[in-house]
Amino acid sequence: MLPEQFCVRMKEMLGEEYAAFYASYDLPKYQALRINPLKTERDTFLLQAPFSLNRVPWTTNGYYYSGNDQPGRHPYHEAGVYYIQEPSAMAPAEYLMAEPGERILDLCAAPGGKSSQIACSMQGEGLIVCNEIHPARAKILSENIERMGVCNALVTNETPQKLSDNFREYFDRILVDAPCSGEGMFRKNEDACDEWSPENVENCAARQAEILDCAAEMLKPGGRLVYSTCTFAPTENEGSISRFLERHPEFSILPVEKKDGMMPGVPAWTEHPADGLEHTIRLWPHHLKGEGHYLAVLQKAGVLSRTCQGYCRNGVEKGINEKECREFFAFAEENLVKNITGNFLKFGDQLYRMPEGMPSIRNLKVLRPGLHLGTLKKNRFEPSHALALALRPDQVKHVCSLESDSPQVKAYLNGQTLNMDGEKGWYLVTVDGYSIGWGKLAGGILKNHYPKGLRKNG
Ligand SMILES: C[S@@+](CC[C@H](N)C(=O)[O-])C[C@H]1O[C@@H](n2cnc3c(N)ncnc32)[C@H](O)[C@@H]1O
Repeated sequence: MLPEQFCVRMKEMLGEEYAAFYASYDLPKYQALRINPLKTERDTFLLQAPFSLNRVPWTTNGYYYSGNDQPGRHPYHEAGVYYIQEPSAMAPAEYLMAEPGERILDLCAAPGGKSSQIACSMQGEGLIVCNEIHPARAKILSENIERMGVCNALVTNETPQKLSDNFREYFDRILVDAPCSGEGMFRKNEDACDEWSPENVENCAARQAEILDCAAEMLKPGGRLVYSTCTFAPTENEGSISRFLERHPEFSILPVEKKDGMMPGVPAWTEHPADGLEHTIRLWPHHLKGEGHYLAVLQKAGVLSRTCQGYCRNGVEKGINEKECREFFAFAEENLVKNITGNFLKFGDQLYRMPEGMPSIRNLKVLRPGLHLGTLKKNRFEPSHALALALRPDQVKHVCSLESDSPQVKAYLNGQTLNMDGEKGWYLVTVDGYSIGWGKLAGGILKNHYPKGLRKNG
């Protein structure tokens, strides 16, 4: 049941269109996945995918799947070959237009759909800071970053305020996928209806103002800020943007091309509309195949420069020298074909390869400072699940190659050992050529190193 006050307001906003909007609640929700180019070529995947896929028009790698398919249960999901994402939610990261080598901040990032999408555009080069304020959600974000094979992410669990105390004019682009009243998700998630109230809309707008002000400080001159929500409420959306631009005249709305079915933001829905609100974008469930979303692309005055270093409180993270990780290099020599170079960091006994120029993490709550390589043990090294998911079979010496419909895949994901012949050592376990974890072979038995917390039962 839709909240009555919500329906009254939507009727006022939409007039004649309201009937079509209301009828969209009886249509099935659209389900989609986004192919991960860090793991596969789109055309290769389209040939091998056992699902019926149709393109999401506004995203390069987005595809609708049919209600009969269950891509979340396929081993390709564990291998990070795709991310299951609501189709409209694929739009904001497209408009961020991240490029390799840049410094990007995803300020409200959990569970990580947009972070992983941004990371795909960066192709492993540069730095993406993925932040989430809630600890439990930050953990899920960090796991998704790992599953998707993202190697250049710093995952933090901070308030926007704390981050803006640490970074000034530091990022080339920032995504604020704001906590919102969630009206656009009423069809997808009925619980969202129960949590709705006009007071909550006001509270969300106030929270968005605080988050956006922090983002403004952290963006470089000339940088791009994308604000997005999954709500229809103009007190957020057009309202949040208009009030932000009043407080921050150094920002303006960037006119961007609207893609198939996207509609303009509506200046008349807010009291003091900012110039250019019609260039912001509304995604309506009765105009396109996706849920309700809003997004605005803003630019800060000035000329964007990669050489502008900005301020970051404790400088660059120095890391450790190669001698301190000799167990890792011995492991790499024995088991990898790929050379893993860069700056390394020790977090207790955990070893990471940091993203290029990673800022100091001294006073930040950090879940993942780059690519987790593994655990430094006494005179040996145990590779991490993240390393397995970041490697391709041609980058390791030993591969245990399984087919997705074989019983061994199920057994492996259940945590069972596999029988196989071969040289002793670490094996990258793959499904149709996509890595899903490690196994260690000795005496004809491949010991299972699939993380206990991820194992499937039955
Ligand atoms: C719309 S969700 C983000 C979805 C995510 N971008 C994705 O694509 O997977 C908004 C996030 O903002 C977080 N959040 C809530 N309050 C916040 C605050 N005061 N500051 C920053 N983030 C907050 C929520 O925990 C939630 O994870």
